[in-house]
Amino acid sequence: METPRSIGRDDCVAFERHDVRRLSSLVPFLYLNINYSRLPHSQYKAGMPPSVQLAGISAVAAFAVDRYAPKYSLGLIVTATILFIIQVLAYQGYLLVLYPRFFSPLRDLPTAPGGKLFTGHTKRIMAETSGKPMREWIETVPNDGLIRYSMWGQERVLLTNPKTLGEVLVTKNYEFIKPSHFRNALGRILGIGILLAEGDEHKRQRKNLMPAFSYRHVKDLYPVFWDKSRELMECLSSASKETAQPTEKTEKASTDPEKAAPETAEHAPGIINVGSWVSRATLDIIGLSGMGQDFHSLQDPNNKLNQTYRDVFNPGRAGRILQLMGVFLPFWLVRALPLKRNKEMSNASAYIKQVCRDLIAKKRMEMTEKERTDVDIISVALESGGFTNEELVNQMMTFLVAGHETTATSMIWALYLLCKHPEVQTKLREEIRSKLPSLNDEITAAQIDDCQYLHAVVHEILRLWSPVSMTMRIAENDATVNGHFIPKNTTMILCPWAINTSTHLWGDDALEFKPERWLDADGKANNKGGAESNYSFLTFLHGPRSCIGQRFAIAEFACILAAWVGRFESSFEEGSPLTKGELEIKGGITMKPKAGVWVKLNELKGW
Ligand code: HEM
Repeated sequence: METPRSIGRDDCVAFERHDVRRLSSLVPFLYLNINYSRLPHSQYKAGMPPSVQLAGISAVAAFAVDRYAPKYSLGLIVTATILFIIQVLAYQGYLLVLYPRFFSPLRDLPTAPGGKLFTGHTKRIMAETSGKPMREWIETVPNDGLIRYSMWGQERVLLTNPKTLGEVLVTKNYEFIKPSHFRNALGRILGIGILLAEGDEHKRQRKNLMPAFSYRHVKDLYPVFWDKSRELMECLSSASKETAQPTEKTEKASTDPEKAAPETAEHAPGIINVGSWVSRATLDIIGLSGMGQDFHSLQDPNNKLNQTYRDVFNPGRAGRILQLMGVFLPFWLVRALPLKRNKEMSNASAYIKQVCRDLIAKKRMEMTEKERTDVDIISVALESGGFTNEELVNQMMTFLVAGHETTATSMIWALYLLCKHPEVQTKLREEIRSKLPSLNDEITAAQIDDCQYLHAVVHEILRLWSPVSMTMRIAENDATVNGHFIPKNTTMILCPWAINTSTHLWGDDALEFKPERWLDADGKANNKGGAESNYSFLTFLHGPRSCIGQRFAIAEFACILAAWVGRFESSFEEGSPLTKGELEIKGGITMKPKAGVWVKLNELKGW
């Protein structure tokens, strides 16, 4: 799911590290002031921020000293300040050192090794790819479904097995909600659509949207996916024949962030940056099949709608700093800051919302005139009658965010894996060319779904490199998970990357790329990949808050991949570090190879 690139992974982990370093020196004081509302119940129960309480105590104590022991007083203000600083330090010591060791109700849970006295596991989490430490802890720390670690003194609970995942995601789903800073920051842009709604409001929205995402409807969208895939292949065909690539200067000047991939690398003529192209194709697809509006970003990346979209959802450095501030400061304050970026965000979001509003008004009018409107998701939701126009605008914005970068990221990993495993690419091509009509023909859902090996490859890519590597929930009230007491406000970590590649769940070959695990002995595709539990595959989560677009995403991914592999033979650009197995990963809500995946395409005839 795309969100402004940086919200919501492991708190600030998703922010660029230099942003975090710059602001982290403020953490202890901001933490006291702001984070009190996120402290577990047992740590902090009163309604007033600790800093206000401490300031109050300091003032009263300074007054008392001044009045009754004047020889110890340095004047009211200085005495109060000194007392305040002493109390703040003592309180920090309690929060960071004493509480997790001696008072926390979570102290009996198995704890990840290597935590530091004051910062816990922060340093390691900041230094490594998101999800990597969790992967190691799941493998090595003996546990019964929960592992504790901490960041800046705030305890986290990592869910590690089907039993605890089942409780948090399914049976007790509504007891664990999304973090408020995530809802505030995204809600400002999206409105409260299905991604951000909670409780009964979420149930209502989900119920009304389900029909639009059912297979009965998604199957009508395959031709839309296929047409855009064909258009992408035509663009790739031209681009791969180009004699000159954009220079570094023009790439940096571009507002398309995907284009700015490697800052220093130069690429030979005709070498393709997979991320840049698939990001545009999936944006067009979600525009068309989500709301019946083609963004035309494949053909014309500079058009206003596409540019505005990129401005909102790829906030750049200034935007990232604002988002980081939103983790520590009250949201109303961050939003009210008279900054250029704040204004730009509001204007850009207002523009896209207006486009959505106009589209909905047009669709409503068309609906009164004819029986069935278009096949896009919003038209189906409109027909359900369950949403007002403004609610539909929120849903549209949500689909744009949730349904664009995720699928694009899957395609980047697909090309990475297929270039690494040319034998899989060849086998997949044989199936595609034998089972599907040519790229220029129309396609049906049944034809794509009948490609068993395609199904296996798609699922194996999604397993090994889950685009959303990590997400989180907050205990809304005191709760229990697998019999353990979980205090209110505890952060629960869900890490699809770690679960999807756990040897406990997938066996010793968990880290290997083996599409065959998704095929039964008779060659028919299966849905468990050989794992015992459904919860072993966490790419779309599970339960009432699982990805509602799962079917849509898999179908879209299968169409683009089939078109690409059927038409082109792809290999890593010569000399790329990827050819030597050197893979650096860039963080964000979706995780990708840092320098992008640049490939050489060989266009194949006869299909
Ligand atoms: C490979 C592609 C995709 C992946 C890996 C993916 C993954 C996810 C994940 C992990 C979540 C849960 C996030 C959380 O609760 O923390 C989610 C939620 C969601 N996704 Fe996707 N997604 C993909 C594509 C799509 C597409 C194409 C759409 C829409 C057309 C979509 C719409 C949504 C929505 C609306 C939610 C919120 C559901 C709810 O809270 O009830 N996703 N997705």
